Amino acid sequence: MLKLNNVNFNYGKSEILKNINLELSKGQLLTLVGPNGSGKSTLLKCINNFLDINSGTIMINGKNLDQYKRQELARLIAYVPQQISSPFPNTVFDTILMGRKVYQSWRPSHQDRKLTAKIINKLGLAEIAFTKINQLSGGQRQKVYLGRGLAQQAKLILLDEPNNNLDLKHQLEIFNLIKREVNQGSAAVIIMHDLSLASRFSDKIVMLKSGQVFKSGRQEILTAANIYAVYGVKVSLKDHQGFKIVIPEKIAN
Ligand SMILES: Nc1ncnc2c1ncn2[C@@H]1O[C@H](COP(=O)(O)OP(=O)(O)OP(=O)(O)O)[C@@H](O)[C@H]1O
Repeated sequence: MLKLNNVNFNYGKSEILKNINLELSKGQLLTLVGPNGSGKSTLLKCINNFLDINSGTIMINGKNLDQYKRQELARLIAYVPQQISSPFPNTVFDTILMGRKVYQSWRPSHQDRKLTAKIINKLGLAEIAFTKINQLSGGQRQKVYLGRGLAQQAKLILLDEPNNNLDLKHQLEIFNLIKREVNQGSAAVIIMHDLSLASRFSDKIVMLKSGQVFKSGRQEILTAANIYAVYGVKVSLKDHQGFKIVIPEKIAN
């Protein structure tokens, strides 16, 4: 579904992404991890075609990104950034309905409204469906943006720290929801800082360090040595029901 080959990206003269190779199949959830500033969000923006790469290729379903029409890409990819600011805040319902815009010619159909209501229920947002999003807590807003992404019914879902601001229960809810979407035939690339959650939910993990892929693979790459090399933090790892729990112990001197 998604294949990156030797992708390089510069901001001006600064090399940000260097020779990134990555592959993701339908039905898989890939997590991007790495320290602050290692290039995770930049990589997601390149995949979403927000940023033009300097060299290499990004292919979706065997076709180069630049061979797609804008609207085709908008239907294929749902991108949920870390923060969305809107000078004219809409209600929760209208914000999620906006996700359907890629399919609308003039006005939202009955089907679009029905799907929006379904997503609102799934996300547990029914009670605040007609509240303006600037009156919501950070966590509630995070769920609304995820809802807007889900409303697109895209085949590739890109999420930049979707568990930001969410309490434990809502983090689990959100990841279970994303996992269900992926199991139903889409694929997701998710930026995450919580390595234990990454271990629990990912089919693939890509560890970035200074704009390069340091390691990629299944949760086996979450070793104390790799984590120390990437983050400069000593950790202990515990196996729990088939996934790993990462406990930070000490920062490198
Ligand atoms: N618009 C920009 N112009 C110039 N440099 C930028 C811009 N946006 C990001 N950068 C730089 O690119 C590098 C990678 O940033 P990026 O946001 O991709 O990192 P990240 O891994 O997502 O970080 P975080 O975990 O803190 O969100 C950083 O050095 C950052 O300063």
